[in-house]
Amino acid sequence: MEEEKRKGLRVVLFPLPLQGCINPMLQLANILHSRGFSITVIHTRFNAPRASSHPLFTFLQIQDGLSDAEIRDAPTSNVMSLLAQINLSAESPFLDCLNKVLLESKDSSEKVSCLIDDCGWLFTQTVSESLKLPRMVLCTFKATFFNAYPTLPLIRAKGYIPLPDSEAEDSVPEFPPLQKRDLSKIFGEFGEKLDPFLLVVVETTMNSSGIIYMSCEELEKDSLTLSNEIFRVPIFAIGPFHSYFSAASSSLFTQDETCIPWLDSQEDKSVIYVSLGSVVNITETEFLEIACGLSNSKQPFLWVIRPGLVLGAKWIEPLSEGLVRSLEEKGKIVKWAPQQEVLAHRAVGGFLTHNGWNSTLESICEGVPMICLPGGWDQMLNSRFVSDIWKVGVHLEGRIEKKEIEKAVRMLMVESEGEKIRERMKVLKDEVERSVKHGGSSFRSIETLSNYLLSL
Ligand SMILES: Cc1cn([C@H]2C[C@H](O)[C@@H](COP(=O)(O)OP(=O)(O)O[C@H]3O[C@H](CO)[C@@H](O)[C@H](O)[C@H]3O)O2)c(=O)[nH]c1=O
Ligand SMILES: C[C@@H](CO)CCNc1ncnc2nc[nH]c12
Repeated sequence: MEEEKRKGLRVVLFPLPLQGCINPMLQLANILHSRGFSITVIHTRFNAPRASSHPLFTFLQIQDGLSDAEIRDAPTSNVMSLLAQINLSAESPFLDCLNKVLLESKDSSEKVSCLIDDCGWLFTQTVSESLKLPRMVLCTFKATFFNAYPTLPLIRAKGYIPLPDSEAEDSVPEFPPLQKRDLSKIFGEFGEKLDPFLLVVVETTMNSSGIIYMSCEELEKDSLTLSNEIFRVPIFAIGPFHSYFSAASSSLFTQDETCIPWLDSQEDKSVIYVSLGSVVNITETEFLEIACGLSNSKQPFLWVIRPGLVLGAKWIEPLSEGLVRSLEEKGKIVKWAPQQEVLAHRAVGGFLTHNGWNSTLESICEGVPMICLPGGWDQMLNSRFVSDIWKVGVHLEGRIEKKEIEKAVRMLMVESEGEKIRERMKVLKDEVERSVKHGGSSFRSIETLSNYLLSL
């Protein structure tokens, strides 16, 4: 009966054009499709998802206002400026496109149930209200971070920056378990310019029909309850669904599949996987420190160096020939990895990560302990949870120095101190796994969400 009713019901999805936002949106698409919903994905030209990898969905492209040159330079641009710019120019193309979808649905027997879009879009609530279409918000951050949106401007204005050394490790009273030293990196160079954006996101989310999180009660029950109190809309935590619908199918770049046979030749839990996600940049000096640290650790490593990662360099040319040779003795360097497959491989025993929310979840799902090297924004908070709350990783505390990296790798992978961390990760993995199994918290949320979408 329920399945019958869902036939003829379409959901329109609109991801923010970042790899870390496209993956969870397409996972949601798969979940809803498996429940009988038809899917239309509206997307910008910039970072357009590959339609051919998802033959069951309809893809519609809109203009985003970026020039060819801006798209070419995107890997080294500040992500916040880029998003702010797209938010200015994509509104009217989006309105036109969504309007067309609705007109077409009137001519067919298929009703459009709602729009589901990323919490980083600023204009979608206004657009959907003008078209009388309910809107749901997909938050691709940990709920604890999104809950702080209303207070972030106040925290910054309180002036914890600049910060005396003696207070660096104090926790931020309004925002535990964040430490005061994390704050300057959250805001980055954008600083107070972010305030108006945060305000719009909070207001429009409060006017929406609900929030969907790629998270689960096992990871943050209290934050999810709090989220409902703060935004006063229904909350659905439906993740992490990585083991059912892999993020690999929504990859924007070609995955280097030679990673897998290379991992096959390594011993169990011996390899440290190193990746800083799709938007973080590092300086040449930091790059060389990481290279030497990995080399000196004597552990085998698989290192994703995406073109544009190192500021001022095309790819790995800052490494001397000699260093490349010594790196290749123990390690493998690729431009883009099949990350989930890598984390699931028996040879991988640790993940040096920037703690983007997707990477953090994928690591937990595969039970891989972490070394935290957050670059900014929500990563500062995710890394505190990993190291201080769940205690399933070690925090580098921003010390991108070869000695520190070597020490952290050996501590996590070889020494007895790492044993406790590995044990706790096993427990956390099992708990989180239960959430998406039949009867688990996320499994039940998906059921509630499907019924809710039918009622809109
Ligand atoms: C570098 C690399 C990445 N990936 C995949 C793994 C993840 O699913 C995805 C990256 O997502 P994240 O780990 O969240 O990281 P990132 O791209 O930085 O994501 C952005 O969006 C995230 C969600 O809003 C935020 O939590 C991050 O702070 C933000 O920077 O790309 C691969 O499959 N292969 C790769 O080689
Ligand atoms: C300037 C505002 C406009 O909504 C973007 C902040 N949003 C974000 N900023 C940085 N990294 C992100 N990863 C996903 N969303 C992100």
